Amino acid sequence: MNLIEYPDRDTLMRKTAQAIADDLTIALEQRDEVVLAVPGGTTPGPVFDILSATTLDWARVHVILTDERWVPESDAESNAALLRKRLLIGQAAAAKFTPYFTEGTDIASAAQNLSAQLEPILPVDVLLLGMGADMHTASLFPHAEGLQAALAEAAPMLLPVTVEGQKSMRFSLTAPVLRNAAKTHLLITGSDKRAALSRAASLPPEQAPVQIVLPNANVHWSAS
Ligand SMILES: O=C(O)[C@H](O)[C@@H](O)[C@H](O)[C@H](O)COP(=O)(O)O
Repeated sequence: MNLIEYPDRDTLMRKTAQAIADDLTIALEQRDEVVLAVPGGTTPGPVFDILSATTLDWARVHVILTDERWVPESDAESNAALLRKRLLIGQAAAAKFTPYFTEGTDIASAAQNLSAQLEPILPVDVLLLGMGADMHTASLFPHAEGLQAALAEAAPMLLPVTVEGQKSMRFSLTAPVLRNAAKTHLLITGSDKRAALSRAASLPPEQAPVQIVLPNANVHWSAS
């Protein structure tokens, strides 16, 4: 794990976006199409804003979500809606994007169909993840229904996860996909998440799913 601490949030977001852009540029020199996997949540928006204004051969970048809340894009919880608003605009509007939620399709069938459709594009070239103070990442939450299947070595690319207390089901990239990303960036802020990161290092993935990616992760952190 490579932990980088920044003096403030603006620097954190700028430097994280730059690291992702640099990794994408290198990947684009090596492959015709590259895969960028990004999370939702409240933290990565400023990174998306910067990336969307960054000059890259975005037409050769396939953007996918690390996870989704199982809601239509009209719902405030939708990660796909977040990307369309903050990332897939400006320069990055040329990127290819595959949303996950499909109206009228049950989540288990969607997981099977999208795994079959998207597995050929793997591995993920550049992975951006967030983390909760409970040490979840993507939608792999400790003790969640579906977590064990998502942690399995033979897990398909995408699986549904049910998180106790959350109104919508979750849809997540699984451990093998996250672990096998070529470049991984974990974006976290605040003292609670910094403490959780330290705890995660000594816990098994069942209790700290973020443990899946820590060995290969560049962790970008600021206190604010
Ligand atoms: O759908 C999501 O919410 C994200 O993909 C999720 O994994 C997020 O990265 C963490 O929950 C941290 O969320 P915050 O950035 O809001 O703290």
